[in-house]
Amino acid sequence: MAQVELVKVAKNYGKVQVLKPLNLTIPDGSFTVLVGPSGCGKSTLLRLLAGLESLSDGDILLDKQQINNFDPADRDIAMVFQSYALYPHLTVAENMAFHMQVKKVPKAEQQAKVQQAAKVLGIDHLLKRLPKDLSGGQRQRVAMGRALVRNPKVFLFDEPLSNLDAQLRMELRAEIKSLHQQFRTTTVYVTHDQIEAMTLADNIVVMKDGLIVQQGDPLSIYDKPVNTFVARFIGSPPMNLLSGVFQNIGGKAGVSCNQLWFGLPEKWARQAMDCAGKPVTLGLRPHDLKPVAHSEQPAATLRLLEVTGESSLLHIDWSGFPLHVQFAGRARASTEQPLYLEANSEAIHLFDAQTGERLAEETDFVG
Ligand SMILES: Nc1ncnc2c1ncn2[C@@H]1O[C@H](COP(=O)(O)OP(=O)(O)OP(=O)(O)O)[C@@H](O)[C@H]1O
Repeated sequence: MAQVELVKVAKNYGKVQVLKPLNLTIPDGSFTVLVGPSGCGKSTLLRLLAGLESLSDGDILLDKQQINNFDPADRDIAMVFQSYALYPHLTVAENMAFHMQVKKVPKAEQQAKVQQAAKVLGIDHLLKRLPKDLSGGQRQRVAMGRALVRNPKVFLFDEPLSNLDAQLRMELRAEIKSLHQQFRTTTVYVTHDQIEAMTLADNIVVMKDGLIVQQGDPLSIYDKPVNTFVARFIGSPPMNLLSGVFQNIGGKAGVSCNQLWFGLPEKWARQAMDCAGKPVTLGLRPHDLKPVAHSEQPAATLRLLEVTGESSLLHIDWSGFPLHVQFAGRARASTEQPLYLEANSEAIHLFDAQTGERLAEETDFVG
């Protein structure tokens, strides 16, 4: 078992508070991904776990044991860095065995572990090479191998794939996922990449300004972001946000945003009826808008079209709102023709116009 708990953990650099006191439980065997804008404190949190930085306040517990003052080497936590951090003068095998060497593990055991990990990672033919004679992807495999041979209680990954090209990133991402499925070692992973976060994590922690904004499984965060910040941050392209006003038309509850009017489904109806005239922020993911032959809503103007072959991304102006529309297949829209759109009203998100907090749906109160 390897559960990690951060209790009121804070970190300051001089007067700058990089992590505000925060609590976080990283469940045993989970694949936890930390995401958030640049500078929000993800790497700092990881480095505190690794013991590469000291805490300003609070406690870190590994399996209920306080490890605040343990040296990095004694924490049973292995870290993989974006920059690989391999020793240039040591061969692949020596790099992988380095920690075992320090710990005076018998030579035969070292070799067996290196062989085994190298096989798992498909680098067993590279063991005698120096890092300079490896590609970026191979170097990162060596760095992962070096962590793997330690058989640690926790793996930490700090943006391990961001120096690699798209193809390699996809390959190694799948390998990291399958390693986790095989060994179930508790993993904490920092990334900027949306797809990496959504596909690797069973637990996502969204951070902002040194605080945790939301934590949960990827799809529940995607489906129910707690505020407009998370709504825009999780999902790519980001959620469209339109400022509007609750307005009931013909006895039906809805939100009007400039010349547009969006009828609301049952789950919002009562609240919308009660709030008529109040401002609200309406959210729609790009794939919840689709082009249609005709609509009662005013037409949108296409600004830019990006077609990848599998999908189309439309940059549009709809009643003064710059929005994204995305769908599978190839768009035939042109910038000259009016573009009619339909919103999937079941997929509408509503947020408080002032605070940006998600409004509770009626179903949130059930049970
Ligand atoms: N040694 C340091 N001294 C002073 N400030 C630091 C130090 N290390 C980090 N910081 C600051 O702490 C903040 C958080 O940095 P951190 O690297 O944890 O962010 P991050 O979320 O990982 O960002 P990125 O995604 O850009 O890597 C940043 O504002 C950074 O400038």
